[in-house]
Amino acid sequence: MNVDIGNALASVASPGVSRESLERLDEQVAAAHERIEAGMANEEHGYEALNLPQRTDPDEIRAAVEPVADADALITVGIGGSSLGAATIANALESDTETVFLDNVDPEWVSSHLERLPLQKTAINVVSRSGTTAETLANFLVVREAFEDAGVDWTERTIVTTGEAGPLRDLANRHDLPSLKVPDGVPGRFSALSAVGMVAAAVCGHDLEALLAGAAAERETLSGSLFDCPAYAYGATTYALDERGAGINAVMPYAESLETSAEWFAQLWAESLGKDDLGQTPVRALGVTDQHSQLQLYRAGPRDKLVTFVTTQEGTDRSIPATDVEDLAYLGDATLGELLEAEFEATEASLAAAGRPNVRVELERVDEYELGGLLYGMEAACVLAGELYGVNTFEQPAVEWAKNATRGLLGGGEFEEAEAVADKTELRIER
Ligand SMILES: O=P(O)(O)OC[C@H]1O[C@](O)(CO)[C@@H](O)[C@@H]1O
Repeated sequence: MNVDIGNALASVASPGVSRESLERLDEQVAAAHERIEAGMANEEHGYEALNLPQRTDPDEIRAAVEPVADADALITVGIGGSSLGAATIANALESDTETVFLDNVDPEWVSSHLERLPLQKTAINVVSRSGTTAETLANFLVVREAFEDAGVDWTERTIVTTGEAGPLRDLANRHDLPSLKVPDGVPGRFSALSAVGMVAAAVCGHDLEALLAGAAAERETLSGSLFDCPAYAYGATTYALDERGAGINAVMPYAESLETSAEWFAQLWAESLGKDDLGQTPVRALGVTDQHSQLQLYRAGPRDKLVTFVTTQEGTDRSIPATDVEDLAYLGDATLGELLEAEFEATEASLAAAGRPNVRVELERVDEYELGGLLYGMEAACVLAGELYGVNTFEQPAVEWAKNATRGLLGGGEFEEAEAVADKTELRIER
């Protein structure tokens, strides 16, 4: 990926960061890079994620999915990092295989998919590092029951990706299911370039080697200066802007195929950096759609936001038919791609003209190689930002409270968090 931070400079935007400030910050980037390199060399928890391009084995993944390679549809049962990386890849690339990501326990939504899909030609990809995530286990039990009710042997259609031990590992062993291991030392939100994110890609027939090659190329750009490394330039600039008041980062891909990548980024950024009362709030947006939705706030609301545009240089196009509608005749000489590009450039300039900081993240096109580079680049940007914030990038203790409360509410044990639920302060305004 390439990055253009020009519209985040203090000469353009407020908040903005001066070139001089970035040069001073580059000293911290150099120190952070040394820490990152050491963490990678020592295969330390979290930093190990940046070793995945050479750790992940595509042949092992393809061998595991071989029994269901003919699937017309794939249900991935997982949540957070155990779903969003796989969904980002699958939703970005064309495939004949329909993919469904059950990462919520909305009963109507889950049931609608199970009633609609051809279960006899559907594979199940259940993913959970811990093997104890309530939503994933609940959904897996529901999916398994639906297969049994349909007379389909789920054991012949299921792949498991999980940790060394735990309920899912036991299930895979008990039923001799094809299984893969969630790599040690890689938090879920950093695991897209492992079996966690790539089983779905393999079932869909995507080029795993190209995904990893794009990531490996991004790994090669990691250096001791933000001025030589797009990922570090992005991580350092977002950190500097947050320090200067841009506490919100709206990620706005100008491609429908990249919409899920903004959701993946939101977990990566929020769960890694939201600690010690620090962290920048990721917002999912989409171009051109949100020009008719959130752009008003981005351009004229509080000066507390950075907009991250994700753009592509090339892709398939489609002409706009000529029209005799006078005010719209200009459209008839253009293509949809030219309209999308013009709208992006206009929106980028609109924010710059209003002094609102924005950054471009540029991909050549949406393919496996470029996607691998985006995933890896944003992960490296996040690791660098975590070093600059001085937070524990790779843990997520704040998510445990609600999990304990949930278990307590469902009779899964005695949890004081569940008691607190009953103490809710109420001020109800009823219709
Ligand atoms: O892979 P698991 O263990 O099911 O965890 C799923 C997700 O839940 C979290 O642990 C947060 O609860 C995420 O960090 C993780 O990606």
